[in-house]
Amino acid sequence: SSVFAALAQAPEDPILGVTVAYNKDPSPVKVNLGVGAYRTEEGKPLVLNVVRRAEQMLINNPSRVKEYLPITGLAEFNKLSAKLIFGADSPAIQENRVTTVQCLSGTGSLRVGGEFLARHYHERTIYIPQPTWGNHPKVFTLSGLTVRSYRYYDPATRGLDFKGLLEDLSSAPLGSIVLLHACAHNPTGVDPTIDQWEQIRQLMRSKSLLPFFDSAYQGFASGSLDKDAQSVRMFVADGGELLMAQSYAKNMGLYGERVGALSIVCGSADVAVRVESILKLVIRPMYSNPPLHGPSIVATILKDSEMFNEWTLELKAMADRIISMRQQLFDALKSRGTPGDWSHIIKQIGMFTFTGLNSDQVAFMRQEYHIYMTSDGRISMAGLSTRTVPHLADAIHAAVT
Ligand SMILES: Cc1ncc(COP(=O)(O)O)c(CNOCC(=O)O)c1O
Repeated sequence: SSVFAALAQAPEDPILGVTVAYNKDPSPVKVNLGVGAYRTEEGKPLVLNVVRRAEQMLINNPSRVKEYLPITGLAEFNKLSAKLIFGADSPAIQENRVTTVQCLSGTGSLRVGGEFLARHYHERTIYIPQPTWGNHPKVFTLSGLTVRSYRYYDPATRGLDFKGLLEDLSSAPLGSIVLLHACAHNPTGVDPTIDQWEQIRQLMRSKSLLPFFDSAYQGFASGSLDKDAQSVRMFVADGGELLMAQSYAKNMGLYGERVGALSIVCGSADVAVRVESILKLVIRPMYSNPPLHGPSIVATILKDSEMFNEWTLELKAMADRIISMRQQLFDALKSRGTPGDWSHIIKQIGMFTFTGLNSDQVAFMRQEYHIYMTSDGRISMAGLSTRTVPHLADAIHAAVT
């Protein structure tokens, strides 16, 4: 007998469960468009050359030890991460108003930020986009926050429901926390325009809504690190406060190294110092201190201008390959005369396309064509290649006719 005998089997994670099902499928034509992880034209995971070079340098460094990092992580990594997202010339950094702590990738950064806010911020409600990354509501609920949604996606236009977004944020209680995807919204691939971001910023500042940015795709969406940080930098430029979760999983391909950072831009330097001391109280009993290897790779690359430049070239190559997959899929559907307007495939940005296919069509494509994607109709464009685009186009064509 077991004291855990009463436990019922938990359901698979909606995103990671797709890969579990894909791995079980013996079909030679199966295609995994589920998890948001980059794959090469040959369908293989990619370790960036610059990452391999950085690791070689670390291994060859005889003075390198494996001591504990401080609770806040690798200081050099934290400084470089803040510079990457806020910009080297950021006034907030120059005025020492930014505190940054290394966390366990984007998820860990969101969780530490959520726990910090649940204990030390006066408003317990966080508004997240509808739809959003499937893990967001669970991370913030378990942090102790009350999760509510704001309208984001318009199924009719497969674009932004900007009117609904403004209405929902306008009716949020003063001081509410608002989760914002910095770029490449997951799962829709729909981002506000710069003008729309400016309207969102003005509205939020006028109601003292607290921005919590989530940046998991900086540089991956447009191919430009600075362009993909524009929304964040507009908010920092107005001198207001915000939280910022960064992940290096996608843009540096460090998925399993769990490398990320939480930054809090504060109103003054002495507040930033006190906020950091409180963040340490959140982290210490959670995982005590973060891993050493991943941030060492990132710091090695970001601090060396030649390696930084090589990284930007490899990053752009990944972004460009995804953009070419969008164009190829769009062209393939057009050449088949597939009914419907598929222009959202080339308008959306980042790793994912929100196809608009419903769960029945998704199930049909899995059964008949061995295409694996999340039941909300999201496909990871990174999982596609020139070889598999025709097979996907055939499956979509069959599913909608
Ligand atoms: C918006 C967003 N925030 C945060 C994260 C956190 O990622 P990580 O904790 O790996 O850095 C992710 C990673 N998504 O995972 C891939 C998928 O949706 O299939 C994300 O998309």
